[in-house]
Amino acid sequence: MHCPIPKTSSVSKTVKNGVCFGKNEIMVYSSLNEKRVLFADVDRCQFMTDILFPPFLTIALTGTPGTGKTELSKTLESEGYRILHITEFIKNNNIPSERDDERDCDVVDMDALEEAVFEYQQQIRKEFNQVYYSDGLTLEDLHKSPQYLPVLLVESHLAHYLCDLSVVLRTHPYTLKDRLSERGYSHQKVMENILAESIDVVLCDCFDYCRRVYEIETTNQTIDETANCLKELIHALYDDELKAYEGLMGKMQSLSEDVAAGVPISDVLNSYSFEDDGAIVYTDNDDVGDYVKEKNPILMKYTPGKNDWSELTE
Ligand SMILES: Nc1ncnc2c1ncn2[C@@H]1O[C@H](COP(=O)(O)OP(=O)(O)O)[C@@H](O)[C@H]1O
Repeated sequence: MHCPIPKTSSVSKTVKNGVCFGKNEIMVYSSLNEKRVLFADVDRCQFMTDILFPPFLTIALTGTPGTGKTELSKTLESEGYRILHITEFIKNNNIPSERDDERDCDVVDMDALEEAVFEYQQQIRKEFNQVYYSDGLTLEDLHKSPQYLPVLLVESHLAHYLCDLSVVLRTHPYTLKDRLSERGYSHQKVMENILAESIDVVLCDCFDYCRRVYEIETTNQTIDETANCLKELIHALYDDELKAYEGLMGKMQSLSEDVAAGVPISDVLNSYSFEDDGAIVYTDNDDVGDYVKEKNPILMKYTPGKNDWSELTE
């Protein structure tokens, strides 16, 4: 059975969060929904919120090698969460990469990887939408089973370059040293990684690349305890993003009701603020990215900045 995914359109304008008007249609765009563009005829726009699927989030599970990304993602995968393992994905999709002998690692073509991950994510989202439709799910059902949670967890030390939400696993550098030595890494490679963990290299990168960043300290936890933290965090993050998304959709609804009631589009548009490209951008969505102002008690537990191991480098 196919779900009623709205037809795509010839309007090629891309905008951030917002709505823009083509000749015979309204285009809804939400970055919370990551580049998902939906269309509807102006005549049908009052039903627009009915035909929207819940937002589908792609969340990076990242961290210095040895912090537990593989182990934790496998634990969640065995429970039914959607996981994308980037190392396997690169091999299976023949994403080009070059060997860096000096640093003893492969350097992947990030543009090619990003494109392939985006396509994969679109496919997974479509599959989710099918399930949402055919199982007759509602928003209340989304937390009832890992398969119903519209989240793809991308596991890799590169994941935060591919997603705008990230969870960073952290481990005390001494513990990390033991784990990486046991793995048979060279002394140089161990030292390079524990130095990176001491000075928050991955975390800082996340701040450069991601809209929201959280961290989980794994050092004195069992794998099951850390897995529970990760599950708690992604469910809370989903709820929080959904709230912002619903706010956006609420505004969409009132806008479309105005249009349906016959208010000229130009008048409707005049009551909203515009960007140069004609998009209406809901500025209150911008607050979503400000983790410093985090108020959700679950998310607050995982706000970054609690680990300072920089003195170890002195
Ligand atoms: N709380 C924990 N969370 C995750 N891994 C842990 C934890 N405690 C110990 N470990 C161990 O740390 C190692 C992490 O390795 P791995 O998952 O391959 O890391 P990465 O994928 O980040 O390189 C595993 O051997 C795992 O058993």
